Amino acid sequence: MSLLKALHAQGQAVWLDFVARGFVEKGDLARLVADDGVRGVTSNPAIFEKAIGGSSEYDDAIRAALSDGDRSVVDLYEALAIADIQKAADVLRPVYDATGGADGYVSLEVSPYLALDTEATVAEARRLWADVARPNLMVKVPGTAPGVPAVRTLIGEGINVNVTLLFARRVYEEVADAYMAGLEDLAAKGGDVSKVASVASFFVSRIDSAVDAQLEAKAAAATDPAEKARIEELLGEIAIANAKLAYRSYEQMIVGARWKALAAKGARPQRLLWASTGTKNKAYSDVLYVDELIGPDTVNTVPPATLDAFRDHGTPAATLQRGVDEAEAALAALDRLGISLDAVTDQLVTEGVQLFADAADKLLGAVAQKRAEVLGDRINAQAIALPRDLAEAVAKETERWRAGGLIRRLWARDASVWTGADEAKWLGWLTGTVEGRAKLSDYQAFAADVKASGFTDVLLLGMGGSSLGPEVLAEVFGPQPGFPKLRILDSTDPAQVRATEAAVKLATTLVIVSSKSGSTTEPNVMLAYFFDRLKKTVGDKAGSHVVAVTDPGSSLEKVATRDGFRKIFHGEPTIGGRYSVLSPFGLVPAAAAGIDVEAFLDSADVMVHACGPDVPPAANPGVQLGLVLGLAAKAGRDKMTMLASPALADFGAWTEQLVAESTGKNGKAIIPVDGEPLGSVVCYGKDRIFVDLRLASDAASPHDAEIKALEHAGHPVVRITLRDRAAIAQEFFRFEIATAVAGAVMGINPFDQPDVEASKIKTRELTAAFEATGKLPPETPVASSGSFDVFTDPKNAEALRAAGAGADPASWLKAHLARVKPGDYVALLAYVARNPAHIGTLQAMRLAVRAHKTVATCVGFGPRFLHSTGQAYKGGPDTGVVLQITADDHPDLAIPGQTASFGIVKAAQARGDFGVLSERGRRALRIHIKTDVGAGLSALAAAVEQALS
Ligand SMILES: O=C(CO)[C@@H](O)[C@H](O)[C@H](O)[C@H](O)COP(=O)(O)O
Ligand SMILES: O=C[C@H](O)COP(=O)(O)O
Repeated sequence: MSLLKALHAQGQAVWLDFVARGFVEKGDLARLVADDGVRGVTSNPAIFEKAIGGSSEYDDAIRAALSDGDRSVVDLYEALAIADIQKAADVLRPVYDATGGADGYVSLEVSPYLALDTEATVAEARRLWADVARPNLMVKVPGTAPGVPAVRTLIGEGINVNVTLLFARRVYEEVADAYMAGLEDLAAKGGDVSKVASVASFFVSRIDSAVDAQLEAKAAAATDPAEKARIEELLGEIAIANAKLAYRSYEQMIVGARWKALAAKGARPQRLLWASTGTKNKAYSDVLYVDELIGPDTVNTVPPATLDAFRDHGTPAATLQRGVDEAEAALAALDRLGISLDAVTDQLVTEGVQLFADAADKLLGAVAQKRAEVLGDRINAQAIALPRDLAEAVAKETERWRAGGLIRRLWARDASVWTGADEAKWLGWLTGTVEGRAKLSDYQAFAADVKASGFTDVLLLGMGGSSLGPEVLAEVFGPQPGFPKLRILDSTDPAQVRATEAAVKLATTLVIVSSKSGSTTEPNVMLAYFFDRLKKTVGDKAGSHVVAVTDPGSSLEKVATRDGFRKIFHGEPTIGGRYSVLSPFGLVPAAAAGIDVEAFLDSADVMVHACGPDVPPAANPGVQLGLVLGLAAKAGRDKMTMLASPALADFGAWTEQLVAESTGKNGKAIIPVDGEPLGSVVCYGKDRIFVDLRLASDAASPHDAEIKALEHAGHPVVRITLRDRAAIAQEFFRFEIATAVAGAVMGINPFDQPDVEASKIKTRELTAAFEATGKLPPETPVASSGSFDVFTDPKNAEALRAAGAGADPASWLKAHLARVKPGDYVALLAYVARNPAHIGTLQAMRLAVRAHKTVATCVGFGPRFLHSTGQAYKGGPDTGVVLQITADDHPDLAIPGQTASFGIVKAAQARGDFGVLSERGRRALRIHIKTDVGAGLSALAAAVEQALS
């Protein structure tokens, strides 16, 4: 007979502390059950980590699970673990049946991340119990302070529990009490207590490892040989002594009246299960923690090597009830030496939780890796090349994020990840795709309605978060067959408003007015204008040509109701504008333009899953990107330079807002540099980080050599590859997570925009003055020519005069640009129509600046950039050198129902913005074009070139 079977004769059940797919499937477990009388199985995160992470046994199952769609990493893991546990439970089912439920159990542990959360532990245990759906399952719950009440609740519901991570007898006694209380609860509800089983897993060898280390230190310090010998006598004794005394507690409990009352109802005792019984110290017998702990009504769960060793040379004699007095004496001696067993066991619980969390991190990281491999190009690739210093900083921060569970805390909406302000209120975007799916049929019905109604154009009026995402969708997806063409208007420039009007057929245009707050000036004046035009074109049907997207209860909603808009879609108040593209603010225009919303959400979810709370930082692409961006910024590489395949070029403008508005505050910022043509290494200072977004079909881009050269020159480079345009959906989420993470690294609140407000206030003051007086407050140029007036504030004027600025605008430009130094950026902020000709001239201007100054250059069109990069220019570090460009609007354009025209609103916006820059002491100069705008811009470009040379 197997020596292991002989243990059973002593009243002890041997369980196996191991599980793995092949091991169960190939019949190895069944053989141990048959040949060695193994009567149960335990698993834990470390065991699954070895099984799943350390082998390719599960790869086919992962492939199969992903064949019909994507799944989150934790779902994938759980499906694998649950299948293994079910299979093992089925192998042990005959033991369970034959023993009438006394034995034949398999344990599955709740997530170690929940070890300190009673409610979450209970909820997860219930879910696992239901999902595994085997009567011989034991759900493992840690015996932490929050775990103990969970034990009572679960037992009270008739769920079998293995209470794990027990080291201290005091805690074991609390657990035994919780078990009895749970049974009492169950009985009180009329439940059958005989159907519930539990074990209390008392960890053994880890105690010796911890105590022996202290004993050895004391022995080494002892000068008296007798004292030294007394200390050494305790080596390898304490864990077993502690276990024996725990067993004595069990024996006392079992004879008490309380237990007897439960036993009379058929309750089974909660057996002590010896865990951590593999020998760690090679100097000890490899069966030490089996031989010494054999006694009635106990379980020993042993790892395979210990099982083999005991089968070979174990001694199946009753030992547990022997030497109890000596055990007491050993513990007393330990105490006299000043070693606190309580302190050791407390520490072991903390470490035990952390060790299982570490194992879970490793395990989930491995599953994430396998998922990514199976998904192949279904998930956009991200390759990060960093100089050594930055790579080391990222590795260190990655570990800090892992050990601190920071990505889980981020997803749990814990504001302390950032500044502890109101961040938790702004994290609705994390689950935006879930809500999107819930409303999928609304979007689909809306798309069908738009299609059936024969609209030729969809014109979206909105700013910043309400316009930049839809613009990416319009440009990247392009027109969809059978659907109207989506256009965006995010300007108060009269020429641009007119050009947009001319580009659409109003009679067949659907206007989407998007404003979260409903109170933003631009969408309101644009709506006033187009609603008036619609009324003139389609009369009473104007309302049926307009759809509003706005937060519930906004003033825009009231207007929409009053004017009988075709539809009102509500935004989610916990999603800020720049994080809203995967919410109705992106999905409504997407649906109207015929983009398949379901496919769009599916694609986005691939990245949502990849960046989930369950994906450890090292394997989490959003976290990695965020750490890189945040740490690069902290190290002075704060100019995030966006490069993109032509088809994806518009994504940069969306990223600009997200990153600049989120991180640009409190004197800190990641300054996005979008649309700056790629140059050779000599064009760049040491303040850059490059992000290259490209379509797989552009893999052999002519830019490759330049990008490689940048990498070799020590610039950080992030390469992101999309298999097709539709995969852009993933990038929205990747960058949202990355921005949130970068904000945490930088110690700012990435969800507010304090400095945007400041210029809005100034603009309102100016427009109020206009309403009252019929003109904007007068201003005096510091210099003038036939083509330009130059304006600035007194402080800038003084500095520039001191640097040589005189009567001629060119001298002001020269003095202003002479202030640019390495590490600065130059922002060309033009309040003119955003059209190809103007873009071309501004691009030439920025390239001249870069060529002469080797600094980053930004181009923004007002008022659009005010809702985007404007936050960082005002709230970020004082490294910006701003050239504001304004022009007279000939002809201007009236806003129906208002005194101020579009031109006046725009002028007030420019002056409001400049006022805040001045207040913040920024280097800012305004050039006002007095001639035709296009010609004036070209003349300015020439003047800039000259000022630089
Ligand atoms: O199920 C249990 C205990 O309930 C076991 O799997 C338990 O977790 C293991 O015995 C221990 O984690 C192993 O500990 P160790 O050998 O790594 O010290
Ligand atoms: O990014 C947001 C813009 O400032 C526009 O805000 P809104 O959607 O409330 O109009």
